[in-house]
Amino acid sequence: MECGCAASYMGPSLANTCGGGSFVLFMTLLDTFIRNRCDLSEVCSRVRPRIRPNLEYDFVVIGSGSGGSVAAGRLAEEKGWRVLLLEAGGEEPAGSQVPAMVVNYFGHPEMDWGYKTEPEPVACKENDEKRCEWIRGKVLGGCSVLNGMMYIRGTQRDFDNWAAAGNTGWSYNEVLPYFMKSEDNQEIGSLVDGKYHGEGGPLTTSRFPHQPELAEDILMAAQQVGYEVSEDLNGDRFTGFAITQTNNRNGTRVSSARAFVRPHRDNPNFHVMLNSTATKIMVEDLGGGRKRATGVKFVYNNKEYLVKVKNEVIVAGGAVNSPQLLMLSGVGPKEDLEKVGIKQVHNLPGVGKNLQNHVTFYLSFLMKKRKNFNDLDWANALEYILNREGPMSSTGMSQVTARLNSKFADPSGNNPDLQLFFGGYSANCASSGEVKALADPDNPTSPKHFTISPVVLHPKSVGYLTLRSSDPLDAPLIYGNYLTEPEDVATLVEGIRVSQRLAAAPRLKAKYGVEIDVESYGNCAEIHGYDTDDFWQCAVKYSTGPENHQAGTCKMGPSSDPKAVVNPELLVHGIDNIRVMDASIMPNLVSGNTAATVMMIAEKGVDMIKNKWLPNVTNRGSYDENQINNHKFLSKPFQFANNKSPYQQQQSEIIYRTAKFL
Ligand SMILES: Cc1cc2nc3c(=O)[nH]c(=O)nc-3n(C[C@H](O)[C@H](O)[C@H](O)COP(=O)(O)OP(=O)(O)OC[C@H]3O[C@@H](n4cnc5c(N)ncnc54)[C@H](O)[C@@H]3O)c2cc1C
Repeated sequence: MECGCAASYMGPSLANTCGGGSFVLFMTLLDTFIRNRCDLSEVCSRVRPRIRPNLEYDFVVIGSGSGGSVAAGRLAEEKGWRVLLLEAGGEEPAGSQVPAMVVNYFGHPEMDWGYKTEPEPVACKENDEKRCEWIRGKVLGGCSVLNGMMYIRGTQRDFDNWAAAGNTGWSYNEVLPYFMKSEDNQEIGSLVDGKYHGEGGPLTTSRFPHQPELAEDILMAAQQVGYEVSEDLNGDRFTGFAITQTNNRNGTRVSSARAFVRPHRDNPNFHVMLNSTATKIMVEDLGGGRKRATGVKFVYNNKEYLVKVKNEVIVAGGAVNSPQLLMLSGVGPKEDLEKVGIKQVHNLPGVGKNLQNHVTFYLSFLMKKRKNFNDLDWANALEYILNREGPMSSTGMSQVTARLNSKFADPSGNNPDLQLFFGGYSANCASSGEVKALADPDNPTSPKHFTISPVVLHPKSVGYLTLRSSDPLDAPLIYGNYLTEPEDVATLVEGIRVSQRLAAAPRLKAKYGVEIDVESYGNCAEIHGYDTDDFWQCAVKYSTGPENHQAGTCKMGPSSDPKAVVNPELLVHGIDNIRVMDASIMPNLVSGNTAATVMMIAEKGVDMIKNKWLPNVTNRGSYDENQINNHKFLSKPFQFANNKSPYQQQQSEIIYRTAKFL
């Protein structure tokens, strides 16, 4: 590597991410090229992780996903603050910087928590034991390293509803400045209006450099069947079809870690510990009804550490791990803690409840007039490596979306209840790299296909999660409860009808010969007859698509709300200095993908921290490096359940997925 710095381990290679076998040689070569492009892998500007923490920090941030990266980076801006960021996973690989490789690391044991729900009462019937599968990033950057990069905010109505529920300060007009604060939007004045977008922030937003021809044709087809096309679903109107803005800079992924954490790598007061899993927040009873966090325990390299916290702990482990960590720390519903033998420190019945997630269904369409050529070959690999252009610089059809009002939506038109996602034209795997190689050589006449997935934006079905055991490294028990409310099933079926109407538009019929790929979904066709509403109701329960937008498990709300976990300042009710800043605080899921909203939450959260603490830090001295060698805390071996580390436990379950990534 000739980047002018020593190369450190940058996470797993692309070599085996296409299922091994004949793919390995081409994918290994491609990975080598990508790693050696210094501007792409950013090898010299990666964080320098610590191998030991200091004794005490002013702030400890737990988790470096969309929320935690923003929180840590913004706190690190204050040079006098000693900040520790703990992340359970490792560095993000060079390969995941390439937009087209978005699906390659799904299920990878080094990068994905690989959660599964408990057997579902109604949904995911085709899966083993009816468990829905969840992709969740376990890597510096969290889900922003695995996600589809779409930059979509919630609607005005979403945030005004949050405020109306007693969350003072969270109306649309009050949160808009925090969305804009993050942004370095590349399209102001051309495609979007500066009234709604920011410039000069850490997070680049722009369209991908490349769109497949079909993307433009979908927009044309949408107009043919009566929908509007929008340049900006985050502007003054929230509905319509669009090619979305994404978090990409010149055709490379901008994860939240890349945008917010890496720029502070040279700040001596900012420490990052990778492969470090927080296991408990120590909470002290101050008497008089007041409690405060005094430290954080975590496991690194099979040893347990405890660091003291002077000011605040910021929990940002995501919608699964944040409630889990609170419960492990004795903060949660009494009966749930008792069941696994954890002593309650503070009663909060809402922890782990209110689990919300969008739900979808994947419809596959054949393009009878298009041959099924592979989308990745040497020619477009070269185009990408040299110029950051071509199919590898985008996620293919996934950059197209629509936010729509179904016939069940609020008649005001201001609260869209459906989103459409698309899939296909993904340049993510090849075995030979040969140009015009067939994607499926065993079926040379099979046509190319794409997917449309309608998404229910305001699901009524709500789940919950709770501890499986008192072992902090055990996955929690997750009850998704997808589609348990009939209204969700009806909206999803309506979404299927919208998708069918779109696919039948003259533009798609004439140019591509689009036809639905007929499937029977278990015995649904046999029982109900193909394409009846009953058939689709059966199909969505059989082949359910749990989205990747889990939220709500540490719900924000006023103290009058018995289910609220944090107050509108994001402080855990009843504890002076633990804030939560991730998807778990959403009282209600927003109408769209969730990453932009999570980053906004953390921007606003850190602003509240700065308002509270900044006057006290002006004379603080800098970090004492000598303390590092005097660490006398619990650096004792940690006993993993079954004597296996989480990495070893997951290795037997590598699942590579292909379509489910928005
Ligand atoms: C496959 C996929 C595609 C998606 N596509 C899009 C999209 O295109 N656009 C969009 O807006 N949204 C998308 N999303 C959703 C979006 O990425 C998430 O909602 C968002 O990133 C969640 O941010 P978070 O901070 O809440 O949690 P996460 O990003 O999950 O971050 C949590 C972090 O905390 C770490 N952690 C957890 N527990 C501990 C612990 N005990 N100690 C230390 N560290 C811990 C985790 O390893 C992780 O890095 C997608 C998500 C997925 C999974």
